[in-house]
Amino acid sequence: GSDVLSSLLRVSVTDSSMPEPGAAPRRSPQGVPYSDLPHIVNADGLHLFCRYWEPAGQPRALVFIAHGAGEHCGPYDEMAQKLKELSLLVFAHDHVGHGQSEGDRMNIKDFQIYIRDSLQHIDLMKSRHPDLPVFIVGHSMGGAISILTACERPGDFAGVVLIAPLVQMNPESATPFKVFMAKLLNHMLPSLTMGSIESKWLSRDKRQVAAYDADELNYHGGMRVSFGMQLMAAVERMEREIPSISWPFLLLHGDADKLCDIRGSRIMHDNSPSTDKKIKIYEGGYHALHHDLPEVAESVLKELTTWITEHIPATTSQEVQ
Ligand SMILES: O=C1N[C@]2(CO1)C[C@H](C(=O)N1CCC(COc3ccc(F)cc3Cl)CC1)C2
Repeated sequence: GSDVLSSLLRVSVTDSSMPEPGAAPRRSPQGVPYSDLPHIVNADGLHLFCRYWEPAGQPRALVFIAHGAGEHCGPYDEMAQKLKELSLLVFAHDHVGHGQSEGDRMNIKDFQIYIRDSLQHIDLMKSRHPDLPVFIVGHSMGGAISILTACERPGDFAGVVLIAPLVQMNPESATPFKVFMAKLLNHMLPSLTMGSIESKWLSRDKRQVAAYDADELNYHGGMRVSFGMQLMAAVERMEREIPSISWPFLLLHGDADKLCDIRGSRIMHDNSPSTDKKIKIYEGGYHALHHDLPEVAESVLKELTTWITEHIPATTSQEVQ
């Protein structure tokens, strides 16, 4: 019918060609030369925009923040400032294809690229601060990146904080028929776009939804089938990894979350062998809890900062002093 035709017409041919080496200075998608921006260059030669929140004195721990699909690391500034005030050194980057980083908008050839780049940034910061414990904070798809990153280095992290992580798909969007169609379409038209993230489900705070909609560093286009397939593959990987999760984690999830089903967090909490795990459910909470109603956002910051500081191992030098 006409809707199939219209959806076919919406096919956007994506081209992630890379500029010739030795050409003009590499610029961010917003046109800023990377020589003027804090950045790292990933294993594929793509420039990733970075943010750092460094405390004045000697930092007590490193905290890596992994943002979610379609957003960037800017909206974590308030959270990062709070952690910096507690003498934690916070760092983050915009994942490939997001915000001020290079790469095809909200698309990825392999979800593993997000994990590989996160480990590259974490290893860089650990080389600068070799004795500090390392934490990861991840939201939504960034939660999936955090979980799979910690699974690759099970002994490396003092703790992982997950805010409404993507662990399981929303059952409405993952009916067998829809999954079958996504797989079929992925072979035929991987660049075909499905619906986009409905911002009204992000938060009950209308100002936060408006800020998200107005933020030009967010990707507001439709989700490509190929990207959805990568998310599904990440969900399947996590399902296999949960029985081996033994590192400390804190889960925060709203029970009115329509974007990432709370069942995923319950399954992770109930089925992981970790002996240091905590789940806190926010009644009525929407997806982006850290940007939900003020009392929820405040509670999330308090829970997260308290849990992290309680999980900083006491160093012998401190005990001696
Ligand atoms: O404050 C915030 N939070 C954000 C935006 O701004 C929400 C966004 C984020 O990461 N997700 C929300 C959407 C969800 C869709 O999931 C799928 C879709 C198709 C598919 F085939 C398989 C899956 Cl799993 C992925 C996770 C980050």
